[in-house]
Amino acid sequence: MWRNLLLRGTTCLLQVAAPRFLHQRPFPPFSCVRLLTQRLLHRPPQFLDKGYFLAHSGTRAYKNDAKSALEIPTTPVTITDIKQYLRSKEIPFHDGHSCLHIQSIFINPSDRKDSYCLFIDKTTGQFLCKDTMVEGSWEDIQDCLEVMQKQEQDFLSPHVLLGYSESMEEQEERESELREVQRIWSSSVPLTDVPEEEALLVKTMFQISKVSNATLKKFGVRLFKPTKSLVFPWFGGPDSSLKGVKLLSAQSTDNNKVIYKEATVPKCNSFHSLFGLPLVGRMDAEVVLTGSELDTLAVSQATGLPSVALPRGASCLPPILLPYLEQFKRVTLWLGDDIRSWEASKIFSRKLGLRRCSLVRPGEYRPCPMEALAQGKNLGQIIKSSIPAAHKSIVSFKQLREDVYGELSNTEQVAGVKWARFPELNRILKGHRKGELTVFTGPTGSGKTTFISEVALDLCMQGVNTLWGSFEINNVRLAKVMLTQFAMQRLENNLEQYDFWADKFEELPLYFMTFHGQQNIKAVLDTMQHSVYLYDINHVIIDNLQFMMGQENLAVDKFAVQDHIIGAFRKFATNSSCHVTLVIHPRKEEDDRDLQTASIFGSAKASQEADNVLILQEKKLATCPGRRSLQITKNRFDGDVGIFPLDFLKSSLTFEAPIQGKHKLRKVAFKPENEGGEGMKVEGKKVEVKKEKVAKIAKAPRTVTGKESVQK
Ligand SMILES: Nc1ncnc2c1ncn2[C@@H]1O[C@H](COP(=O)(O)OP(=O)(O)OP(=O)(O)O)[C@@H](O)[C@H]1O
Repeated sequence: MWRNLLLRGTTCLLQVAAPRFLHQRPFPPFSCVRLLTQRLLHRPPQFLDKGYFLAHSGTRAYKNDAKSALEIPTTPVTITDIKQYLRSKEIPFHDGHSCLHIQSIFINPSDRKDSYCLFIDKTTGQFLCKDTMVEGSWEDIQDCLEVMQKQEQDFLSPHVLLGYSESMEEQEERESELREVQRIWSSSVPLTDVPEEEALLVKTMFQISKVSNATLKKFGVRLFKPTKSLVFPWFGGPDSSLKGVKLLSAQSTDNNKVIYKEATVPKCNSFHSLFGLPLVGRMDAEVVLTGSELDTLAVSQATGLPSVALPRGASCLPPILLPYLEQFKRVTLWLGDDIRSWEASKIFSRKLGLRRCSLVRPGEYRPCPMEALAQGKNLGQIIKSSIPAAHKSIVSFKQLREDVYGELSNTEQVAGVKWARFPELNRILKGHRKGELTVFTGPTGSGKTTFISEVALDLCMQGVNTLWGSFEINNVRLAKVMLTQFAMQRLENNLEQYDFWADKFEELPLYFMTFHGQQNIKAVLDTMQHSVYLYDINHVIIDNLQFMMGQENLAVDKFAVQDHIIGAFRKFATNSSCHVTLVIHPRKEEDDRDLQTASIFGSAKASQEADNVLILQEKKLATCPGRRSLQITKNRFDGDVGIFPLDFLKSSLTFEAPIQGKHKLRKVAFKPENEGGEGMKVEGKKVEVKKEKVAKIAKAPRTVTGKESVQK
């Protein structure tokens, strides 16, 4: 009785502060709960939430998924801290590739099969015991070790970290997902049992004609007839039980290409399958990591090498999977055939440990594995020709020439992800690229947050993993704006549609920092760093920079502080291959003048740091009060700059270009303002344009010629 009471008292704390902990039962022993509680009380709030705690409507509560929320320590743990701590407790460890391995403290020493089966992530300190599936944070394992020491025990029950009972809703959801997994699996048939003619049709549809029945059988691939989908099982846990399924459907396009669509149960956020893992032997030292289940089939069949597929392809490598890859001395990453996969393989190899990784560079002779199999290429040879991920600080052109060639022959992909809703941005900026810093400004209340929210949402909907740092407006309000933009309608008046849109929105790779108000730049950067590691974040939006200024020493010149902060974000963007969009309030605002680059920055140095500078210009017209213009005054990628008008649709909080013909995009040659103002070329001649006139000229339909000024 006292235990339950005590537990009830601690539950909400645990729920908030240690969500990863909370999956098991029965309840923890008293001393452990006490220790945990003490520590948790001193823990900072979480800084990140998965982006689906949506606006509530009167009677509904927020849905805040505690299980996928993330804990970030105030002072990030380092590998040295972890090692020092383990040594101080006299715990022997093996120094692995991405984790430290220790003996499981949740198994009786006499029952330990693989003695070093508890993995501590070197970057985050998160741990996973592979034999009991107990997982938790670095603080959690320290708590456990303290308890063990105090009670002079040589192991703890795997249930020691339990204590949180799921809500009815969560429990129902989990159980219904499990039932769904079982239902799909049992009502699908092994592909090898399908009548030959039908199997042939399926293989043709999925373009896997060269995959043998033996391979399909080995990997347990099935066919779910109602949707004509291939079913790939996820077997996991110490008992290798069925944890989930991935359904893959194929549709051919007019130009004979196949578009694959996939769905997972459970949902992709908790679908942590490494397809092919059960077939890997304990002693295997080499693996080929692919971006899809089909590619793993191809590699395995053609080379006989162990191969596993990442659950979400090149979009992320969740650190929770790293322990399963620790046994390999050599990891070949062959994630796909485009630049995005190539970039992802470079980023993932940092997590896996550069020295053991080699990468298959996409190219004409190196398509993705399944295509290579279909074309009769020698997959073993392609794997052998992969290049080591570790690179020296000084390289010669010889080492760079393939990279340069890759960039030249894939200009579209190199230009980045294209916006679906903003073709004008594509025309000027060409795309959204990793590792860049975009500075975005506009007058107070002009709609900066609303606009940048849609710009980021557009990218996120195309798979750009996004992290929002909204310090001014709270996350619920921001998520409400984004959901309205996503649904393209006000859901206030259509509440019956709320769940439909919320379910879809939930699937987006979207995260929010839970900071609010003034913040310390270091805490924000640490959180960003952490999220890049955990969620492979490609785009961080900081709204806005002024909320970091308050914490810095303002005795120093304000603009020097601003420069310093912009410099820090610049460094982060480059080092983490992550795009950072920084919203900045303009320095000066005069009602009758348009803003210019100099309105934002304190010094020329700061304007140097940004790759792109975007200004939301607000010209209040009696005829179109909501109309804004977006001016791009800097574009380091190819120098094109320009301005185009945007109409605001209040009903969906979205922006769109006014009807074509009336207002056309105008492009001007890039010339930094500090080199003579808004230089631009019209009909081949350079003309000086006063700021006040830029918007007017932009709106006038006119022919502009010259390389940088071709009208589209
Ligand atoms: N073009 C527009 N016309 C009219 N209203 C708009 C327009 N764009 C945004 N709004 C509305 O104006 C309000 C303020 O918008 P938002 O918060 O995006 O501005 P902001 O520039 O980020 O503000 P701040 O300067 O305070 O950061 C919101 O209610 C939004 O819906």
